[in-house]
Amino acid sequence: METPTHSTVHLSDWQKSYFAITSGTCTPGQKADEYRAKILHIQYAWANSEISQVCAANLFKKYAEKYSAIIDSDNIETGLNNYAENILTLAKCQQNDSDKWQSALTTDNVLDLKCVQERMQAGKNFHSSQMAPAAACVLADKGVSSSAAPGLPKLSNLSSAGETELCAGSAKCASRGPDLLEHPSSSKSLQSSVPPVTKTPYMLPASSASLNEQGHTGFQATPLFGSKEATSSSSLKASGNCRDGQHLSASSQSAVPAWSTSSGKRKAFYGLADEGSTVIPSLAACQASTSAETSSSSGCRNRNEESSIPSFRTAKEQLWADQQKKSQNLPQRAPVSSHGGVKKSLGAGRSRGPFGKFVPPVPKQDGNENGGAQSKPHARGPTDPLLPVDERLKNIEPKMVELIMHEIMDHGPPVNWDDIAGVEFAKATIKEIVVWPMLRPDIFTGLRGPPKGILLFGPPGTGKTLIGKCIACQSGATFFSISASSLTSKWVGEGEKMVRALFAVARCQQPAVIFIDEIDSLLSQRGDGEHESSRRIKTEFLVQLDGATTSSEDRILVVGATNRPQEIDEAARRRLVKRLYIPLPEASARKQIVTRLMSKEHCSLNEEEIDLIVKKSNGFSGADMTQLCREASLGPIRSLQSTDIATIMPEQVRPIAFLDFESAFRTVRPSVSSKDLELYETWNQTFGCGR
Ligand SMILES: Nc1ncnc2c1ncn2[C@@H]1O[C@H](COP(=O)(O)OP(=O)(O)OP(=O)(O)O)[C@@H](O)[C@H]1O
Repeated sequence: METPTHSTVHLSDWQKSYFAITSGTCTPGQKADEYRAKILHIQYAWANSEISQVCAANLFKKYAEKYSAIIDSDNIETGLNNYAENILTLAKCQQNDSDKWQSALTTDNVLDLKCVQERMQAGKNFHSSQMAPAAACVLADKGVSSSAAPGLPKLSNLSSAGETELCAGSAKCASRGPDLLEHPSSSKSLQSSVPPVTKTPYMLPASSASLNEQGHTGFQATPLFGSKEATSSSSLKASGNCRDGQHLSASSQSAVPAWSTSSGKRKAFYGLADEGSTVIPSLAACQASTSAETSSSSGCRNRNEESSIPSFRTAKEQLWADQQKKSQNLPQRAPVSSHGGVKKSLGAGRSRGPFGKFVPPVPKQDGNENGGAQSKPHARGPTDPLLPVDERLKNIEPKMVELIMHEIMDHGPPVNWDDIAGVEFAKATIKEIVVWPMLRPDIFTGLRGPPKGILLFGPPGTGKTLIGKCIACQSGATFFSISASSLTSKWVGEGEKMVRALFAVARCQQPAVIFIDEIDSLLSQRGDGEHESSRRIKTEFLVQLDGATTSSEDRILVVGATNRPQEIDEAARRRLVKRLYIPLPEASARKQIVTRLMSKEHCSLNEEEIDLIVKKSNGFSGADMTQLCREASLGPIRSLQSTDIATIMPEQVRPIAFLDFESAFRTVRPSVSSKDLELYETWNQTFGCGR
């Protein structure tokens, strides 16, 4: 078959299609298709050294802009009702006032969103009403229309059998294809969520179902390189048309375009996003081809080359793979980076992998501290009888282990010492007596051994929880965080078992930090009125704490936090050997909090104004300071007219100014009374370990 010279032969096609786009007769969908085809064509031309990189970049930019102008437009006449905005709005709505908020909007669930489904359906309806049946047949297979491939072989170049099958394939996927492929906005979402399919006009892209499926499963199901199963019966047999970058499988299973000789270059063209591809190279079509044409064989010739191309990995998979690599290189637990190091948490610390379900702690094997599950990303769940279970978990209900994993493991970002303003003495003490010993148990032996329990006490909102988490992050320990009151109320009747399970799991996950907030409610002085179940929980806790204390090999630290240290009974107090007062932040710490928070915002405060804010906020806790800044940050929004809020660009919102803080001071008050402060001071002088 004759190979057209792309840059010359079809120049007129390019011009024709350009005229069609600009003539105003095309629907937005057709325009988008044309632009997309042009982008692909530019890519192809560059990959084949027909145009220079600069030229390709310029053209690419130009058409990418035109393309996105259509798909981003909400105008039903000229745009394609992109749903992205709605998704963003949705995502924003989920944002609560926690600065640790992370969007629940993931690529896995975005397509399940109702509004997305509705939008895609609306887009599909709109398109089918706009398109002529013949065009629909072609467009349904996306990116490949006779006009959409200017300068490149048209569909008419295919064998008639191929054409028939193409249309059959189109019809087959028309019902679902538009969801992801027909609707440009959805293809945009795919591009952001799934690395772009390296579509050249020669290829038929994967069907939406296959893309979608691949996006969820890590794309591992595609048979590779000439496997006969790679092409289903519905595949287009591209006999005589197999060329570089050409694959005509319409199989919803694999739909895998082959890489061209310039695949490496093409990857570079897509930059980051195309490291590997959503689609796995398949040369099945080439194998099927009996053509002796050079162009055809060139596609097959590259099989070996292509087999060295790494198959696509999602970011999640890549991250997991990197972690695996790292952990393989490390003889011991990963040391701590300046940013909190490896955030370990129950389950997560066992590297479940991107697909795996929860993997319970398992015995260490061959000195591999991470346990056997580390190397088993697909290991079975805790209830699996085949899974080796740590002796220490033998009597623990698997359900409890799962509960600990879901309810007690910490999901937040790592915490650095710099994230905690002030409390220098407590920080220094903790580093010395806890973090270093946990990092270097070989040096901190005997008398230097770390305490097994410490108590952080002080007014609410002063950073006790932050410190607990920071200890875990900085010492590379697994962090378990639980509120004592939830032990007594949430797991009614099960609190005692929960305590036992928690310590058992922590022992399997050493080093571990068990942070118990409101520890006073667990360890309050025993009284006649004490509920039987509370008594049992407390007893169990003390037994476990003693267990952790007496076993010299265990590297478990219990960090208790309380606002009511005076309520902790003597026996418990004795076990929490280091009792550190975490006071209200001093002026310098308050300044640090304001400066840090405002540095992330558009703000016009000068040094003097910050000093004034610090002065006015005397008596504020760290949490109060955060709340003050939050309140002030709303000032610029409140000064807008409500009508403007809908339309204003983010950069048009005025910076946060001192007057916003003045208003904020009217509503945010210190949450700690001076009477309470006196109590803390007194208790600190009596039982505290501070200076
Ligand atoms: N020292 C601090 N430095 C920076 N931010 C702080 C500090 N203290 C408190 N904050 C802010 O207040 C929030 C609450 O802090 P945290 O939960 O650690 O306080 P807490 O002492 O554990 O409170 P509670 O006793 O009520 O549990 C933090 O997320 C942080 O935003």
